[in-house]
Amino acid sequence: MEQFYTIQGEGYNAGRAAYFLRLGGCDVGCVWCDVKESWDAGLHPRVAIQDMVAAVLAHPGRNVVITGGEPLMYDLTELTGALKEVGCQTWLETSGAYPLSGNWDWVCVSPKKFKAPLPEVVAQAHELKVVVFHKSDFAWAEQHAAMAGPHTRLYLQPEWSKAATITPLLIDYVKQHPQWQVSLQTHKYLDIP
Ligand SMILES: C[S@@+](CC[C@H](N)C(=O)[O-])C[C@H]1O[C@@H](n2cnc3c(N)ncnc32)[C@H](O)[C@@H]1O
Ligand SMILES: Nc1nc2[nH]cc(C(=O)O)c2c(=O)[nH]1
Ligand code: SF4
Ligand SMILES: [Mg+2]
Repeated sequence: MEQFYTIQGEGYNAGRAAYFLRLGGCDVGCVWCDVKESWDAGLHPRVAIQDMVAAVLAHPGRNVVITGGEPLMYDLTELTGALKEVGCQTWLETSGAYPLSGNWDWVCVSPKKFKAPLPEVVAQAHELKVVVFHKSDFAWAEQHAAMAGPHTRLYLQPEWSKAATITPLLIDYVKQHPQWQVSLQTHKYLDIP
């Protein structure tokens, strides 16, 4: 759908330069999704893997975030293989609703009530990043943390349109449950892609 070189804004790798490949297509249907224009894959041109790799290599960074849309709607074996071959670090942003494919250095799973993640994908997450839209989402976060591995990093991220009211709740929650960390969408505060 689009590609851009920016700073990873969220989660464990926040602050690091990364080239983003945003793949079109998602049927999860989050009411608050901040990239609804990605949902219909048919609206976006197809791009050859070799052209994506060439675009990455035209930039100094070698961290590549594959996001969407829901990237796991595709078999990502070939794309991640091509990126690894040229020395890239491959980082995934997924809801976990589809089977995991590809070769990853970092897997971020953000579980959604609209289409729950597959337990085996949650189990393979390096990072669980739960968007908090309502206070009931803390229970949803704990339910998925229990399915994750013992070393999975746990993040709570305020839903952007509700950030003013949700962030204070999230701060209190993390102080009471310090296994969790706060993740902010720092790129939105920085006004970068
Ligand atoms: C746009 S999604 C694309 C990748 C994948 N479909 C997913 O949901 O993980 C990228 C990240 O943005 C988060 N996100 C989307 N809309 C958001 C919003 N309004 N506020 C905060 N985070 C949001 C998602 O939860 C996910 O962690
Ligand atoms: N800077 C920046 N960081 C991000 N981290 C995850 C994003 C995404 O939409 O997947 C995202 C994004 O859209 N921009
Ligand atoms: S799964 Fe990701 S891309 Fe799909 S609707 Fe939800 S936030 Fe948007
Ligand atoms: Mg985004």
